[in-house]
Amino acid sequence: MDIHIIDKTFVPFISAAKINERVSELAATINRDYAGKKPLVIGILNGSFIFAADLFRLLTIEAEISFIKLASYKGTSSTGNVVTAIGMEENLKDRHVIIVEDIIDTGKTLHAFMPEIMNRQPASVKIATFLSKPDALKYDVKADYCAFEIENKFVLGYGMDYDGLGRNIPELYVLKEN
Ligand SMILES: O=P(O)(O)OC[C@H]1O[C@H](OP(=O)(O)OP(=O)(O)O)[C@H](O)[C@@H]1O
Ligand code: HPA
Repeated sequence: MDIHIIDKTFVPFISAAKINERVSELAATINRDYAGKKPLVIGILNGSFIFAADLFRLLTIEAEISFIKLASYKGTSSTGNVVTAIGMEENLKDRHVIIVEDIIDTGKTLHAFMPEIMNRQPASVKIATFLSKPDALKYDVKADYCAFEIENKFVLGYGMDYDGLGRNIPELYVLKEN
């Protein structure tokens, strides 16, 4: 069934069952890759909170989780590309860090944020993202774990919003083309 939010219509794209299947596969891989390493999972708010929770719940290894919110640099002046992490209290030194995102679109967010992580001298850093849009990528950012690579279309649900709405939809929807 289509979903209408404000002025836009969204159509079903990826089912909850398919999402669950892929998130389970990623979790199984991470369980293998990080056994004995006690990784620190860092979710980037807001969009990642659903994916991070689902993925983390499926980790059977010893692991910690924390969330950070990046002070928005989008929509500020073109020079204003300073990223301030709110909530980065953890000591990352010598930790195995897994950054969790809902989506890598242009790559701008992670490109700006990764230096802040590297400055804290973690033992390793990998990126897990629910979605990536290879055709939209403008920055040199590559996910190590990605549930779905999708076309360059606006999506909604599973944590992702349109104007603040739709994050609670359990499946993924895509903007309907006219
Ligand atoms: O690769 P990019 O082009 O940077 O786009 C991806 C980012 O955009 C969204 O965040 P947004 O800033 O919309 O905040 P939100 O997570 O609170 O929705 C999403 O959660 C990613 O963090
Ligand atoms: O396609 C998208 N949908 C919702 N939020 C987003 N943030 C970056 N890309 C998207």
